[in-house]
Amino acid sequence: MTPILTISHLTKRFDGVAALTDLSVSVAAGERVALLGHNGAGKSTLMKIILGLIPATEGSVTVCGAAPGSAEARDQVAYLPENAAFHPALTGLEQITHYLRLRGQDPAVATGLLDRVGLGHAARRRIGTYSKGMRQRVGLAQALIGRPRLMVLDEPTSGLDPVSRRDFYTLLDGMAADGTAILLSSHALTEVEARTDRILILSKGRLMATGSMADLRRAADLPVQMHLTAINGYATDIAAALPAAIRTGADLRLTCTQGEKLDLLARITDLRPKLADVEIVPPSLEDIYTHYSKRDGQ
Ligand SMILES: Nc1ncnc2c1ncn2[C@@H]1O[C@H](COP(=O)(O)OP(=O)(O)OP(=O)(O)O)[C@@H](O)[C@H]1O
Repeated sequence: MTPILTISHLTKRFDGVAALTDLSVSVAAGERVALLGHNGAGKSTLMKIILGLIPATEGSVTVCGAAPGSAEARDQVAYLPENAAFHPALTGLEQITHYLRLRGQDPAVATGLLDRVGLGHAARRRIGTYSKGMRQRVGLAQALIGRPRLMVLDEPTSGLDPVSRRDFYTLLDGMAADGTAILLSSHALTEVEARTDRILILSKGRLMATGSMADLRRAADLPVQMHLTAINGYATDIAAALPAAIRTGADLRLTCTQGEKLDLLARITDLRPKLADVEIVPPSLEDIYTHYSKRDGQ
């Protein structure tokens, strides 16, 4: 399958200082990709290059086979900035109608777009009266214009409440299912862990890791934790059978490598009559992110 976005050996320097160095990555149709990185890692710079707002210093980027910023690429790409600003005196309907006209599209589809982002009920209210979550939805309605094949979203859920975040990702899931490629930056690790297919970790402009959560977990090879709860009166027996465990009352905690996990589980299974519960806690995306950032001295 031809990727929607292809980035090959991309380097960007500002006055001799590298913001991105030798970055190569591609995003396929229907893929939801999260871009993670500390402040100044190069996320916005990468987005600006993809959108054609600033040129690359070296390397190449193509959007649906076209150069970023070209008329063909602009037709296929939608962008949602972190804090989308709209005219407070316009209603949601007027704002989206205006954008449709600017894009040469039928203004009559505005109502359908606002319905799709859950703003149908407030379409005729002034944007100045909208909450932050509602304004983000206007931004998303704007980004849906023209059925883009690539959506670039800069921290799209910052400042949204948990329900609005969930609704937002549900909408993105629907778009991805229809074949739109999604590239979003975020500092909210837990939510991207659950709602994206692939994660890119940038550090000081370099790509430190890429893959699904499972790929990154395997590659980072971080320890797994096991939390055991003893049946009343058996904690001492379990602690004796598992000397590496740290005991607090009836609770015991163990840490092992990925390679030791199955053997340790077999030993825990032998203790079944004395155990009330066992929980296996794999490394979170936050652990993985910290691991890759530390490797780069962050
Ligand atoms: N126009 C510019 N001129 C000079 N340096 C710049 C310019 N734009 C970005 N930089 C530098 O490039 C590096 C990457 O910045 P960028 O804004 O892409 O980071 P980011 O990952 O988006 O950070 P944040 O999470 O804070 O938004 C930083 O060191 C920044 O200071």
